[in-house]
Amino acid sequence: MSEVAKYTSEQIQQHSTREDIWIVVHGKVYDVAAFLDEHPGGEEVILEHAGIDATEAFEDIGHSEDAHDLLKLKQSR
Ligand code: HEM
Repeated sequence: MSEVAKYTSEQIQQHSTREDIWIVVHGKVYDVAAFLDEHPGGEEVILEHAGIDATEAFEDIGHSEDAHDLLKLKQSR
């Protein structure tokens, strides 16, 4: 069973405010509330993907290997 199957998309969508924000990247759910301020690409793009699957956006902007490593280090839910 993939990680994301632990949650329904409805449950993930509940977490879509700046104080309580989850995003899905590559089948994993990340709680990114604390990361909003730290994201080098700004908070706006993260907020736009609040509570949804951001995999395509994450890959489309061409994040560096460092960014991919950072994502892997992040604890998923
Ligand atoms: C938890 C997920 C994410 C992590 C860990 C992350 C990490 C990073 C890092 C480390 C950078 C600095 C540049 C680089 O190393 O590539 C960056 C830049 C950026 N990110 Fe993210 N990011 C995440 C999610 C997203 C999402 C969902 C978007 C939506 C489009 C996004 C859009 C951008 C943009 C536009 C930049 C600026 C690129 C530039 O200045 O060239 N990121 N991100």
